[in-house]
Amino acid sequence: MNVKERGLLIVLSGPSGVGKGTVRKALFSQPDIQLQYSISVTTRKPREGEVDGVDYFFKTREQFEQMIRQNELLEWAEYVGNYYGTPIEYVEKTLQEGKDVFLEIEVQGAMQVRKVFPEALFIFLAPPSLSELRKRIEMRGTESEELIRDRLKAAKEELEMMDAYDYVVENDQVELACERIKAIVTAEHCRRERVAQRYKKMLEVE
Ligand SMILES: Nc1ncnc2c1ncn2[C@@H]1O[C@H](COP(=O)(O)OP(=O)(O)OP(=O)(O)O)[C@@H](O)[C@H]1O
Ligand SMILES: Nc1nc2c(ncn2[C@@H]2O[C@H](COP(=O)(O)O)[C@@H](O)[C@H]2O)c(=O)[nH]1
Repeated sequence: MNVKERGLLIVLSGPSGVGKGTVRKALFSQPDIQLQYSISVTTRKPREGEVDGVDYFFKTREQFEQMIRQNELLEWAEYVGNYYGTPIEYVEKTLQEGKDVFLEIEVQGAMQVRKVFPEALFIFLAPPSLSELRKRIEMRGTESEELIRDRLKAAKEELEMMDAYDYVVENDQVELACERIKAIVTAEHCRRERVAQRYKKMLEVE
């Protein structure tokens, strides 16, 4: 299978509370979207309403560390006291089938993915402002005061990494952020198609 036939790997990062999950769910609810979501593994406790195997695969630290040792993760990171990681088997299999895979992960993990899949598309979701970010994470009401403080501290470091991404999308309004991401993905598909056509023509000439 050549590079063109493989699916596209899309990585969405951004600080906690910016709206990654909200935007991803809105994106996936659109009928013209053909993306496969890679469910992550975490040692974080489930939030109310979160379902194992849907939102995350919830594991103990021992189970997670075993997955690391057995090279079952494409990337992993310790973020604000918990492990998070991407099972590699699902990503590889789905890309091989020619389907696009969508990862929603924090920045340390995204930088690891870049080393393995430099051809992936890296999108950073940015808040309109730090005060709006704080408001969103507080309004969500899923974290304690202390954890909100830790996540906001991590957010400042994450925001410094946005230049390392191919695109920065502002999440001022969910619908607009979705449209921007869709336009970026469509443009990337067109670019890959043009490269593949050029390569094909080159081979025909030889
Ligand atoms: N464009 C937006 N305008 C206003 N509120 C928003 C917007 N996008 C998301 N939110 C709200 O912000 C809160 C955080 O959103 P969400 O949980 O999707 O963030 P996240 O980036 O996935 O966070 P985490 O990384 O902590 O999982 C939610 O209450 C959500 O409804
Ligand atoms: N490096 C990875 N980061 C991940 C993964 N799955 C989710 N995340 C990110 O962790 C933080 C916190 O998530 P939360 O659900 O506890 O709010 C957030 O930035 C997620 O995007 C992963 O597999 N690898």
